[in-house]
Amino acid sequence: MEEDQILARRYTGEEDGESVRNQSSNNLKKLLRTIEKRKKSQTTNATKPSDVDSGIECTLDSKTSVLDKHVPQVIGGHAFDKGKKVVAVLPKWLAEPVVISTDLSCLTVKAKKFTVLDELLRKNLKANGVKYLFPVQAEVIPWLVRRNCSGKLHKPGCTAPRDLCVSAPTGSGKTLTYVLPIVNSLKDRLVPKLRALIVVPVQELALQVVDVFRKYIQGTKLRVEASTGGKTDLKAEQWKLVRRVGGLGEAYESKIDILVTTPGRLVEHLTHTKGFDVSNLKYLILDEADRIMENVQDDWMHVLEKSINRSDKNRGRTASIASVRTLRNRRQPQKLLFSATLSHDPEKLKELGLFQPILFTSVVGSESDPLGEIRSISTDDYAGKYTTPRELKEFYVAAPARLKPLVLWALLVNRDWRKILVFAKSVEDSHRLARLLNSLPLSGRVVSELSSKLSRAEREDTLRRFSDGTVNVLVASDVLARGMDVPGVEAVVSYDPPKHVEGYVHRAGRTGRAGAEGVAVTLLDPDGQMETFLHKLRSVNKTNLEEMTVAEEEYSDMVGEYKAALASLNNAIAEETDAKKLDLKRKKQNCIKTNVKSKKFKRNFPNNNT
Ligand SMILES: Nc1ncnc2c1ncn2[C@@H]1O[C@H](COP(=O)(O)OP(=O)(O)OP(=O)(O)O)[C@@H](O)[C@H]1O
Repeated sequence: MEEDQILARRYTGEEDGESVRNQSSNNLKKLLRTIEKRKKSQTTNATKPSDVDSGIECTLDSKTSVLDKHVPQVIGGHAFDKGKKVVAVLPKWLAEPVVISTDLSCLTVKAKKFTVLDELLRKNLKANGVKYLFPVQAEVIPWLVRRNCSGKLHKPGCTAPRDLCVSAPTGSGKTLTYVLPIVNSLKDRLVPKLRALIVVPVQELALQVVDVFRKYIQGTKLRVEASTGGKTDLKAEQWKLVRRVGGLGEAYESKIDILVTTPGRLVEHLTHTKGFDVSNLKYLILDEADRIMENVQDDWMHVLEKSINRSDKNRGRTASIASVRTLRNRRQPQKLLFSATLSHDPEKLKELGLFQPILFTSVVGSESDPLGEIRSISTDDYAGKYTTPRELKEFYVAAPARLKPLVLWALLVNRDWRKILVFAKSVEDSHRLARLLNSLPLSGRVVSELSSKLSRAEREDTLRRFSDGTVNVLVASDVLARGMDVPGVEAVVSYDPPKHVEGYVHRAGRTGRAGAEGVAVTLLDPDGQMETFLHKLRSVNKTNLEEMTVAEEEYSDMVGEYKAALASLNNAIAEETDAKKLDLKRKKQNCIKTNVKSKKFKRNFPNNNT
């Protein structure tokens, strides 16, 4: 019963019993009014010749049901009129968000006077050069720190903290928005226990977020680790997360307070790491939440929730006796969702089982509205729409497929950009493109590539060289598109347009971050691709892309050199493919030899266990 009540209260927005009753009685009244109206209109229509012509007798006494009254209209009546457009009705919490400004040029909340945070954190902000809070931080952090605020944000009678969704542009400072309140709340802990779990979609992002945490836990005893999977050994990671302690039976304790992880690796730890205890979790953060939600069907969230519940049972020895109380006291962590392209689809969000959620969002077209004077907004201003940073200038270039490499080359040499990120649609394409650009003169610019095919160490090294400016042009597949914060990127070029608008928003958002200027350019083939892509953007109200012209004169005298480079690229790629095939063959042969050896060994020494 208790459990039912708990579940029933999930995801109900601000609706309490009273408002639900009011709403249903209002709906009923509305329905009755509509029926009355119809009755009247049908009485009038009944005398019209069309009804008489249809040969169907139309008796409209008050006892006839609404359905019956509709029957005569089907034939020859007005029933074939176009129906009204269906308007989606969002739950109250999605329909009444707290609006966040996107203006980073005029900041008013001083970090040193932001007393919502402990002095230690204000010191750390200063040490990291943060003088003012960004709007998303100024708005969300007080709410998170105080947890049970007064007024609209407070849910009377609700003891557990409400879950939170934040939708704000790329580069607007969402990471610190959760890092600061977490550190603020955990800084005085006595013993290390895993209390905050941050789930991100890719390894690079996990390492980046850990770096941010490390800057802000200075002066505390908190410990943070990244757990990223990939080629990192699970054993090595387990050693960093938990330690076995003496005493009877198998007892473990956590070595860390905060863990930043990817969904896959999290499941591995939940299922294979002894002593990996999630029962003390206070915060569960989904950074790039819409991307993470794609994986919810892989059930990592389900595995996590099961582990939380299981460990709760294990913790309370009397769970079976006091099961009702255990259920009532069950502590699900507070869920905090962040993204620049957060889904407002109630069905998708429902999968996350949010508890009395609240939405903080920036809205499209609030350019001239200073914070606090935002005109009354409608769901059309944000639902299914994405805001991009104000400082980001967006362009597209009409480039026929066969000329694309030339157009890109011309863009790279003829514009003043020194730090450029180029996105291609696949790992193979980014490899080819990087090799091609490497063989062309680029006015001293150094080109490198970054893709999921490289080892973690190689990826880290490439990113570091791009960050410090040793590499000027980084060609990447979409691995870098989300969340990565490389300072000073002046331009992002999408060599191929991304499949989805969300992908575009994240790619473009690698520049124009934290109030800096940036340019995003998408190369589009006018033969079909251009119209389709621009149409996709228009469907989410993105109409601000301007055309950038790359005139033929800009590249006409580069054609000869380009053709020669292309020919040698094809040869080089063919050689590379041959070498890979050979390598694979050798590995297979080695594998077969080892298997044969071990079979022989087993035949000769059947009882040997080694
Ligand atoms: N208050 C601030 N003052 C100055 N710089 C800040 C402030 N807050 C964050 N930054 C910087 O802004 C940059 C972007 O922040 P962050 O990576 O958190 O953006 P984001 O909103 O998470 O972007 P994305 O959606 O792309 O992940 C970072 O380099 C960060 O250090």
